[in-house]
Amino acid sequence: MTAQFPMIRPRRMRKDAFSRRLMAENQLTAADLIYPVFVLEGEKQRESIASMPGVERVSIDLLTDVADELVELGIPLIAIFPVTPADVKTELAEQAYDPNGLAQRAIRALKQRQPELGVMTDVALDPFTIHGQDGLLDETGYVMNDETVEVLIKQAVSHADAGADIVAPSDMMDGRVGAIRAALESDGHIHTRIMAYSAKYASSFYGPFRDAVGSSGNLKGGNKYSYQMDPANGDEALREVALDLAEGADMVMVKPGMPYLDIVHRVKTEFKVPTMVYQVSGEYAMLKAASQNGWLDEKAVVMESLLAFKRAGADAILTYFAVDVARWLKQG
Ligand SMILES: NCc1[nH]cc(CCC(=O)O)c1CC(=O)O
Ligand SMILES: [Mg+2]
Repeated sequence: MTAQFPMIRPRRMRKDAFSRRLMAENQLTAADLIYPVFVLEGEKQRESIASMPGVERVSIDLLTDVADELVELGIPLIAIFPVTPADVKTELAEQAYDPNGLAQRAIRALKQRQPELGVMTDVALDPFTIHGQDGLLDETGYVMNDETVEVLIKQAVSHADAGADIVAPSDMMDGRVGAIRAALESDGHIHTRIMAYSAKYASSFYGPFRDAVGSSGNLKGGNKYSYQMDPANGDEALREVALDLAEGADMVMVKPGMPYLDIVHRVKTEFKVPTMVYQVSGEYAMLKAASQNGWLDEKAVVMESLLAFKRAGADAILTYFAVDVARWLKQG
């Protein structure tokens, strides 16, 4: 005999705040947050981004103030994205591995200011190529895999040399995780973690990010379909994750976030490894625009979206809302 209504009333547990809190299966904390920041050349530079209201690009001196705030709020990790001036972009992306490049200087400044704040870097060539693609092009405009990986290795090692705690290849070249891991090991960087953007989709939700780093106007070919994944696919994501783990990734990532919760869940269920998710620029823009119009309650929808990532299985979330969220969590 199975119990039924009226003995069974699921609403009993939902009636009061204490019992709702008691049975909550998931919880969001500041330790779940990773804050992406766009970094500018110069001093005391602060620029807003039209398609990401509330997000600013900042120069390194102001970036270190951000680091203080993150530590104060209990956010474990900052992810930096250099905004490369157009005049240093090249076909071969040499700036990507310049020991005195913007990213490398930012890493050193951050580690000096706040040694306990984790610093993560993006490993991909799009901020440094004239054409805005993540790798080197052949004469037909195809992004060459193996030649690109050679440059990514140099970029990742230069980040580790500068003190990066985590390098995050976001380029989707084949074999890059293994190649970067081998280079880090042979250079003595045995503690440098790799967060692989393993299931990175060719998404139109990256539009505002490309505005932020100034790579949208110059994106030759207009898309990244020959290396980022087709949104139609799920099994392919599991294969990419399996490969990156076999090649030495410490953590994997699914990107974008909200439209890909099924992928987050499948990855976590299948592999049981640290699984990160990126609430990307277009997701930020949607939530922000609707909130600014008074159509959505910003705090409520942002908190709900992040809790949903936790429920799907994410261990941490890259989000442009990280600082706001940590403040809200602190207020209780
Ligand atoms: N390879 C660069 C990179 N790293 C993170 C993002 C997107 C992040 C966002 O939209 O917030 C991108 C853009 C892209 O692949 O075109
Ligand atoms: Mg891959």
